[in-house]
This record gives sequence, C-alpha cells and structure tokens, in this order.
Amino acid sequence: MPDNAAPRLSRASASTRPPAPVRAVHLGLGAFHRAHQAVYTMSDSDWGIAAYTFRNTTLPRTLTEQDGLYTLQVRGDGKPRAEIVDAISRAHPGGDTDRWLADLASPDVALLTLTITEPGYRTGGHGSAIDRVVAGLRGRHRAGGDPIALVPCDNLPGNGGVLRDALAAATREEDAAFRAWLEEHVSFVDTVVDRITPAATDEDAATAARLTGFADHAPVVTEPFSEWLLAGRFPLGRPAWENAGARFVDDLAAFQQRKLWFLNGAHTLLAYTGPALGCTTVDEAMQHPTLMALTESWWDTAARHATLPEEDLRDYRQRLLQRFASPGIRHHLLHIAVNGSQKIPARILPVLRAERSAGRLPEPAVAVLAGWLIHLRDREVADPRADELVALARSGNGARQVVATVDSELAEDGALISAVDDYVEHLRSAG
Ligand SMILES: NC(=O)c1ccc[n+]([C@@H]2O[C@H](COP(=O)([O-])OP(=O)(O)OC[C@H]3O[C@@H](n4cnc5c(N)ncnc54)[C@H](O)[C@@H]3O)[C@@H](O)[C@H]2O)c1
Ligand SMILES: O=P(O)(O)OC[C@@H](O)[C@@H](O)[C@H](O)[C@H](O)CO
Repeated sequence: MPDNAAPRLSRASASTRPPAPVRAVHLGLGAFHRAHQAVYTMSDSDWGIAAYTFRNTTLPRTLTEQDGLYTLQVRGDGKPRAEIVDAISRAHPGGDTDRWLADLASPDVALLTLTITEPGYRTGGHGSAIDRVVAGLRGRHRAGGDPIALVPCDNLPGNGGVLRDALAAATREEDAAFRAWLEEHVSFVDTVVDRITPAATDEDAATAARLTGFADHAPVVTEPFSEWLLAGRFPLGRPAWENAGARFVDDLAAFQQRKLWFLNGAHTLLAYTGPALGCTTVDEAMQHPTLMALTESWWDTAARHATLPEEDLRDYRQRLLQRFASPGIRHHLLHIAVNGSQKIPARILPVLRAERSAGRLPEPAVAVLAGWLIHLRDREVADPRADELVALARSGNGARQVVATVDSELAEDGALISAVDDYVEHLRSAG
C-alpha cells in the first residue's frame, strides 16, 4: 500500500507544471501507455493527453485525484529510479461519452493513440473499442472534418493496417461522405512499441513513496529499455517524440517481425511452458536450464527466417537475455498467457510454417502449442475464444482441434500434431 504518512501526489505537492493543453487522446489507459507513449509525450511540453480507459473506472478516478500524475519506477539491475510523469492532463472512464466525443471532435486534437489489447481490434459490436472510435470519428467528420492520425500501439503485425481494416468493416453501412472522409483524412500510423511493463503491486506503491516522498495510488513499474518506431503521416502535427528517442522510418516490417518473433514469441513460449515446469515469472524462467535452452532454440529457429542482418539479431538477442533475466522486473507468465489465440498466430506460426515447409519440426514451436494445450486444460483462460478453446482442448482430439482454430493446414499435419501430443506428456512428466 502507498505510504499514508506521505503527502498525496498532485501537481501542487510535486510542484509540477500545470496540465498541458490536450492535443492527443488515448484509448486504453493502462500500465503500458503510462510507461511508454505518455513518457515520450512528456518530452514535448506543448502536448497534453486526455486518456480514456475502456472499462476500468478506478484508474481514471485515482489519476484525477492526483491531477493526472503518477510515479514511473524504472528498474534494471541497479538501484531503481523514479520519475513523476505529467503528460496526462485529464483521465476519464470510457463511459464519459460526451467528453470522448468532444475531445475527438476538437480541431485542437491531432492524434489518437490506442492500447486496446490484441482482441480489441478483432471484436466489434456495440460498446467495443472500435465502436467508440467510429463514434468519435463520426463526430469529428460532422464537426468540420479536420484530419487526424490514429496510432495503434498494440503488439500486432501491421497494426496501422489492422486498425484501418477494423474501421472499414465497422463503417461499411455508414454514409458515403463519412467513408470517403475516413479514407482521405484519417491517417493510420504503423508502430513497433517496446517496453516491458508488468502490472504494479502494492509493494511497488510503497517503493514509489519511499523513492519520491509522495503517496501514489497508481504507480507504474517498467524497465530502462524503451523503443518506439513509427511509420505514417501526422496531418495536424505531433509531439516531438524524437526528443525521447522515438524513430520515424519508412518501413517497419523487419522491425515488427524482430519484435514479435524474438521478444513476444519468446514471452509466449515461456508463458505456456514456464508454468508447466513450475515457474511463475520471466526472470525465474531464465534461471531454468530447460526453459533457457528452449528460448535459445526458439531464437535460432526464428533467425533462420528473419529479415534483419544476423549481427543485428545477435545484438537484439543478447539484450533480450539481459532484459528477461533482470531481477528488477517481476513479469508474471500467466499475465502474458492471456489471449493466446490472438498472439500465437503473429508470434509463432509464421516461423513454424516456414520450418514445416523446409521439412523441419522445431521443438520450441511444438513446446508452445503443447504448453498452450495444457494451459487451456488446466487454467482459468482469458481469451476472446475461451469457451470454444477450452471445450476443444478438453475433448478427445484436443491438439488437432485447438491447432485448427489458429491454422487449418497445420492441423492436418500429422507429424506436428503427434509431436504436440507427445510434448504434452513430456511437459507433464518434467513438471
Ligand atoms: N505491458 C507491456 O509490457 C506492453 C508492451 C508493449 C505493448 N503492450 C500493449 O499494450 C496493451 C495493454 O497493456 P497494459 O500493460 O497497459 O495492460 P493493462 O491491463 O494495464 O491495461 C489494458 C488496457 O486495455 C483495455 N482493454 C482490455 N481489453 C480491451 C478490449 N477488449 N477492448 C478495448 N480495450 C481493452 C483496458 O481497459 C485497459 O485500459 C497490451 O495488450 C499490448 O498490446 C503492452
Ligand atoms: O502485452 P501483450 O499481452 O501483448 O503481451 C505480453 C508481453 O509479451 C508484452 O507485454 C511484452 O512485455 C511487451 O511487448 C514488451 O514490449
């Protein structure tokens, strides 16, 4: 718990600047936005953020009590360092619809960033994140139609295009003038985002108070490493994110592949095999010889199909080993294990398909699928397809049926499916 004897964090107690004018809106206010995009935005004092959650009402209330401020604890191998982040000018629950519509209609607002998780782009319908974005853009069109940049910051390949497609599908029935405006005046920016940011604990709040002298009820813990690569247009301008190290490039594909296969792919591997072998966090898994060997083997396998030069991949792997093993970051494997049906296709299957085409059956990819099966059989599952997946995993022909939900061709690959079944037994006996 935060230290109640310490004064509550606020702009007055911390003597920070007044809130900057709102020129950016965010949807999906969680830990990651606050460790990443908000920190980059803080480097340009002309830009303030109006941040909206999707369902959570507690976090915006807490942040409002703290004038939008929170403590960012950066933890690596040495002593933790803490900074007060002041980029969020206003925080709102998603239910604050009038404010959301007014912000998105405002000509002062130049961009909308999103961290709505992987399923957020797939699940449409009333009340969904996509539905809210469409409502906001419809209002903007009616209010004069100033252009806007949409900047998705979730771990999806081609996330700008994924958002564009989701909005196109959701507006198919809308009037032609609105659809034409969407095509001409809404820019979809592709991004690669990277900063490992686990959920903060009560103990982290106590540490934040010790480091800053302020009681913070919404602290964030993150690692020293941070990366943001972007490709796309900002028709009404943007914060000088490059002040904080963001890089603007023409083509992100190779970087996206590196991030999703090497970092997120290894996370997914550990998230499904680690708990089966008795590990709870990523740093703990890095101490386990079997998991370490599987991770290295996954990286060797992915490197055979990656676009970036070998030297670049070697450096990236070296850095990942340090980041994953860092004792400062307690990243829970079961948090990473959520939404497997949305993550495995981007992180694991492209490499597995390429390997099968070359006649190989890579152990780490088999291990991911086997671990996923065990997860679906034994754990409480958070996934937009949870009901279907859990029923299939627990049925007679589980491996084939679960693999079929993510790739129908791989599900017909007899050698792969029997290797997955055998690996389930192997993990169970090893655990
Ligand atoms: N935490 C990280 O290390 C990290 C790093 C890179 C990218 N990301 C991306 O950011 C996302 C959020 O991570 P976080 O650490 O902030 O998590 P979090 O749990 O702190 O916050 C998640 C946010 O997403 C919203 N959300 C959840 N399900 C949704 C849905 N179906 N539709 C719309 N919004 C939804 C929640 O309301 C909340 O605002 C991840 O899913 C990932 O795509 C996270
Ligand atoms: O955040 P998710 O759920 O997409 O995936 C879990 C982790 O792999 C991810 O959060 C990483 O920590 C992050 O992508 C690091 O930049």
